[in-house]
Parts: sequence; structure tokens; C-alpha cells
Amino acid sequence: MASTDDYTIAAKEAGLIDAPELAYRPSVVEKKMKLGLIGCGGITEQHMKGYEQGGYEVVAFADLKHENAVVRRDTYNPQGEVYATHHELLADEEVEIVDIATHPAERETLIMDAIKAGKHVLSQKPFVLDLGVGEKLAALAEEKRVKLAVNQNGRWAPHVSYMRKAIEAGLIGDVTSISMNVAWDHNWVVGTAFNEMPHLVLYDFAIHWFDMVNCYMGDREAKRVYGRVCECYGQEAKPPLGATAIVEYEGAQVTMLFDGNAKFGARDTTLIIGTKGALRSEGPGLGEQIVTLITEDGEARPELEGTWFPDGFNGAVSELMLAVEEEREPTHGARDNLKSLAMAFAAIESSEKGEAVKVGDARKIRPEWLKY
Ligand SMILES: NC(=O)C1=CN([C@@H]2O[C@H](COP(=O)(O)OP(=O)(O)OC[C@H]3O[C@@H](n4cnc5c(N)ncnc54)[C@H](OP(=O)(O)O)[C@@H]3O)[C@@H](O)[C@H]2O)C=CC1
Ligand SMILES: O=C1CO[C@H](CO)[C@@H](O)[C@@H]1O
Repeated sequence: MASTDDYTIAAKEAGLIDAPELAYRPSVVEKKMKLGLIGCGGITEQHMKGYEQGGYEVVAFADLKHENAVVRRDTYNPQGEVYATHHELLADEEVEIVDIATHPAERETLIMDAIKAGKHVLSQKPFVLDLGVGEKLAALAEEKRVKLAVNQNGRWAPHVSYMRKAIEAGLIGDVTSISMNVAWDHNWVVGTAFNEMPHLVLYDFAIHWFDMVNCYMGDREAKRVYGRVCECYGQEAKPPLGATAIVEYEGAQVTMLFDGNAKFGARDTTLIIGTKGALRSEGPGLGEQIVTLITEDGEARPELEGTWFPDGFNGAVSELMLAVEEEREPTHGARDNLKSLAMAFAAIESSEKGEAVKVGDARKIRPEWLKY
């Protein structure tokens, strides 16, 4: 029988217990494959650090800005080749996996050429501008019997990876809600290509979180998305730095709030509620997160090793190599990624229309949503 104490909706006390051991670290690959890097810009410093961590060799580099390729080669593998064009790099027989780290508009042709050259491909995110193009590339890879994966390296950020593995192991039962709240300062994009992207937050940044939701929800299908963007008072960047998304699933609800104009109080939190338990991750940023697993046995707080940058980059390439070795689809394969992208596209279209959009109905990014 209820007592008046229940009005306080006080949480049940839970004792601290040992955290379950879960294989959340990037896989260790015995049969290491050689890589070629096309597009050697800003983020590829982290690619190279991740590959160094995994013991992988990048043997070829190409960039339209020749000096970018030279810098990466000289820093990480002075024996490597620098090529003037991606065609020359693709003709290098030593290269087995091509890591394509340009912006998405250029990537379609580069991915297609790489697949046709018989190379396995790791594409940077956001994968494509059009779901139809993504489907075509996935089909081409299947036809040519090569693997095409998307570098959603957030999956191997220690906190995300641990929570993903906990859900896969059934530790919290069926997920019934996910709430994500990310407050950070994205004004650093002023002066970069990102500042010219109207849907910077929902397309380029939030894709990591749509992809995390896709992982946490497993085979379940997102139904509809409501999205909104907000130009925040005092922001310096051109694109609206505030964004919200609500994703509907059968039997579950997901909310995401992005405040990219948080000059104070930066915080990244995720709460996942399941039928048998819950997971919580929180910290001041992507690299510093404390995970708690709460079940009827008590609360567990695993001591996690590593950080998103660069472990995530090691995780993404290691999973691709394992998939090649085991002749299976990589878990971050192109077709799976299209589920994450479909949610992001629906959120963007919804923010433009002011009404919820069915996932799958928004097929592409309009040019005016991509560039001012
Ligand atoms: N966590 C993550 O995984 C992160 C992912 N990213 C993603 O990575 C991608 C790249 O970002 P970033 O490194 O900042 O971009 P940059 O602009 O710094 O680098 C891209 C490089 O690719 C070159 N390039 C363009 N076309 C070709 C081509 N056909 N052949 C060879 N080189 C080419 C560019 O040359 P030029 O400038 O002359 O065109 C440029 O030097 C984006 O999609 C971004 O969203 C970014 C940050 C983090
Ligand atoms: O994690 C990230 C940091 O910000 C960049 C600019 O929006 C993103 O591209 C990237 O994925």
C-alpha cells in the first residue's frame, strides 16, 4: 500500500557492486592490413594516433593539399609514399584498406573508385549526402566483395562501448528510454569549413549521437523524429549551435539536446533506462566519462581505460580488419550506418518543416542545408 512518503518519488538505495567485465576495448587484430589515407586534413592526426595504438601501418598518403600528405607521412611513416592523386594511391598494390577522410561531398567518387580498385574502405562520417547514394555504394561493395565501413569512432569511445556491450549482454533488458544532453563549446568552428554548414550540429556533429542510439537500440527501428534548431544568444559561429531531437520507437522514447554554445558548465550525459536496469554516463566532455550500471543487484562503476580520441579510431579500423578476416559484415558497415543517417536526415527535415518526419522519408540533404 502506498504511503505519503511515495510522494517524494525517492530513488531506491543501491549498494556498490563489482562491475561486470565486458570487452569494450578496441579489438586486437593479429592479421594487420596495410592502409592508404586519402584526405590528410585536421582530423587525420587522430586517425594516425589510433593506428599507431593498434600497430597498423599507413603506407600511402594523398591530399589535394600536397603538404598535408607530406606532414602525415613524415610524422608517422617516413618510408610511406605520397601520391599526387587518389588514382595513383589506389593503384598501389600494397594498400589493402583505404581510409577516406575528406568532407562528404567529395567522398562519393572517392569511395566508388576505391571499391572499383578492389580496396576495402573506411569512410569518414557523415557517410553520404543522400541515402540512395549510400545504398548504391553498399551494393557496389557487395558486388565487388569488399567491405565498406563508416568511421563512427564514437562507438569505441570507452563509455559508449561499455554501455553498448552491457546492452548487448542483456544486462538492462529492453531499452525503454534514452536521454542525451550535450553541452560544449562549438564556437571553435569559426574560420573553418564547418562554419559554412547551416545544419552543422544535426548533420555533422549529432550524427555521432544518432549512431550511438542506433547501436543501443539494436535491431529496433526508429519510427519518427522531431527536430529543432536554435540560434543561441551570444554564439559566434554562423550555424545555429542549439539543436533538439526526439526519436520515437515502439515501446521506447529518445531525447537529445545539444547546446554547442556552452561557454560554461560543459557537460555530456546519457541516461539509458531498460526493463531490468539502467546505464548512466556523465562527465565534462567526451573524453572524461564515468559510467554507472544500475540493476537490482546494485550499482557498478567500471574503471574504464582509454579515451574516445584516439581509441575510437583504433576501434573503427580494427573492427573493419576483423570483418575482412572473418568474412562478415563490419558492425559499422554502410547499411547499418544508413539507419543512423536516416534519423539525422529526418531531424533536419523536421526542423525545417516544424513537424515530425517519418524515418526514411527524408532521403537527402538539400544543398542549401549543407552550405550557406
Ligand atoms: N570524430 C570524428 O570522426 C571526426 C570526423 N570528422 C569528419 O572528417 C571529415 C574531414 O574533416 P577535416 O579533417 O576537419 O577536414 P579538412 O578540411 O581539414 O581535411 C580534408 C582534406 O581532404 C582534402 N581533399 C579534398 N578532396 C580530396 C581529394 N579528391 N583527394 C585527396 N584529398 C582531398 C582537402 O583538400 P582541400 O582543402 O584542398 O579541398 C583537405 O586537405 C569531415 O567529414 C568531418 O565531419 C572531423 C572531425 C572529427
Ligand atoms: O567530433 C567532431 C568534432 O566537431 C567536428 C565539427 O563539427 C565534427 O566533424 C566531429 O565529428
